[in-house]
Amino acid sequence: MQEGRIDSSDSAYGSVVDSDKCTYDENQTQKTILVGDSGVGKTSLLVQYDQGKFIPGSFTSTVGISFTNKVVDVDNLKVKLQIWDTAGQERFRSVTHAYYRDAQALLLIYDITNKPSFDNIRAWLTEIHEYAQKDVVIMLLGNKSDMAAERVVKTEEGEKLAKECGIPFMETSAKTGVNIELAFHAVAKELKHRATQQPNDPKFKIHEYIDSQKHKSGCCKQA
Ligand SMILES: Nc1nc2c(ncn2[C@@H]2O[C@H](COP(=O)(O)OP(=O)(O)OP(=O)(O)O)[C@@H](O)[C@H]2O)c(=O)[nH]1
Repeated sequence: MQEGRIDSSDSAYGSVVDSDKCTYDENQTQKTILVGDSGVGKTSLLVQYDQGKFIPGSFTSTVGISFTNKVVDVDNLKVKLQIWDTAGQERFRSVTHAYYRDAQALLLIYDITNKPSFDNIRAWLTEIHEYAQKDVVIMLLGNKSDMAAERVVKTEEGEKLAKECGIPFMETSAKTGVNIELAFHAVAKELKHRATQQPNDPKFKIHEYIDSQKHKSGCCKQA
């Protein structure tokens, strides 16, 4: 794991395929940004994915932005995700917008126990469409799926919104770890396919991949 903060100078995001040799550059970072309202669990998701742990208790809001590097094995290739944890608070919004432009992927997160965080997803998508690249990979995550008793956003509501917006969706728990690996793996797989796709190759379908993996792991049962 490697971590960095806002002053990171890593901003070279070009093609990851050498078009002459058709080789994949495993050192190329794929910038992936976690966005969503304050308190939805962005930092907790990243800590769970990176360190396999959940720190319960007091909630300290992220200030600014920081990143963690993770290498994901996809079909015998290494995909280097540089995962940026942003501050959900409104006052940091202009800082995080500046980072959208170079992002290859955005994980858009709401909290299933917090209706406003779900209602704000459309506003987040408007911002993403305004500031990010047109072909950025976007995934919707409904976090805190372990908190069944406090749930106020139904799974079907998340599915419906994601379908309307044409983006993949799953529910996660930073506490139990459910679907966290799958979310990042699916993003890495999509990015790897985009980078290595040859004209006659079958297109990778991220929605179908997620559905097949969810069914394998029985993900949708409440934790
Ligand atoms: N039960 C449960 N609690 C969670 C989960 N994810 C996060 N939390 C709790 O929710 C609170 C907020 O989590 P954070 O990860 O700090 O939220 P954030 O989105 O990074 O917040 P900002 O930094 O303000 O944008 C903390 O108290 C976490 O312990 C989860 O999946 N399940």
